[in-house]
Amino acid sequence: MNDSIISVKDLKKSYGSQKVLDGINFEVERGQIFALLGENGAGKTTTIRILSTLIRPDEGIAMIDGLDTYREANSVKKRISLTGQYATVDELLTGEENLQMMGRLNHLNRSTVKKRTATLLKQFDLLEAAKKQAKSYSGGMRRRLDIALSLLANPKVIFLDEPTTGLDPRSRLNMWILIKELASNGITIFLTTQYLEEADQLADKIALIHNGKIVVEGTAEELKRMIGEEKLVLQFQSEANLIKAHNLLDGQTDHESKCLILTVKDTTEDLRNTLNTLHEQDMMPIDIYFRKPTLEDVFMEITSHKPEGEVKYG
Ligand SMILES: Nc1ncnc2c1ncn2[C@@H]1O[C@H](COP(=O)(O)OP(=O)(O)OP(=O)(O)O)[C@@H](O)[C@H]1O
Repeated sequence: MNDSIISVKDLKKSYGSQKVLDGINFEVERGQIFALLGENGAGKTTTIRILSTLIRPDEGIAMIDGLDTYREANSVKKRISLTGQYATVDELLTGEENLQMMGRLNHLNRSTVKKRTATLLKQFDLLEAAKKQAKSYSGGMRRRLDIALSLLANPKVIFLDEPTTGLDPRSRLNMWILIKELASNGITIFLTTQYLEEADQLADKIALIHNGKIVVEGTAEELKRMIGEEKLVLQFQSEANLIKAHNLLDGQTDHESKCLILTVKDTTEDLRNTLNTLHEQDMMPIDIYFRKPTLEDVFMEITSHKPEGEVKYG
């Protein structure tokens, strides 16, 4: 049953005295969309760089398709593609020429390049722009061309490091559709993103890296279940009241919306107790509602509250 294409065991990497990866472990199954999440500087890009053979780990093993990413780097390179930062897009060439050039770099024969270029231009909605220089492309078009280029050599695994950062909402939605299509064609997607909703929408499996370790791992639903059934949201008029309420009731604060977010078990009982406590202090919220937990709640709870090691695997 278990058909892992990526397997990471006790991976460690430090820069000087800074331990970035302190023994991380995870598996990704063939055809899955896997999202690695973590705060800025948590070690996501470092993990991708090890998996894509760009740097070597200090300890541990990273395998792709049964091959060691360090010892068998050349064979691994043939099975993967790394996108992002438009490193592969030549601004002065047209979209079509970019694809043709990448085909030649990958030693594909002329007729294969022609066929693959036509298919990819269509699949990535770049037919109209095919004969225009890439420097005239919008952010979304460049991102699509970048991914199309990475697919020319038929990789088994593609690494998407923040594929929708900087895209407008419509382009982001289009990119999500594209990523799902790639996965449904059997390509394994390794994704990092700063948008938790993106991981929620796309990922079959999510892992959260914190303090150099994978602290939780599972489907979006499993992760959300770990932190309770319902959230009670209390919105306050002023920052001062939000802080006062936080001191009284604990929970997570969202300072932008002046909301206090509480995890509740018995909804009616919790609501009554909460309102009584606030009433006694004469500081009623301006809005109150229940909502389901989000990945953001999971992220906040784990990265801001719990000491290292307190959260168990999902
Ligand atoms: N070549 C390097 N030399 C020294 N320190 C490095 C190097 N590469 C990364 N780091 C440090 O390692 C830590 C992890 O970086 P990494 O880029 O993996 O984080 P990340 O999770 O991808 O963050 P972000 O979301 O900001 O991209 C950071 O503190 C970074 O400054």
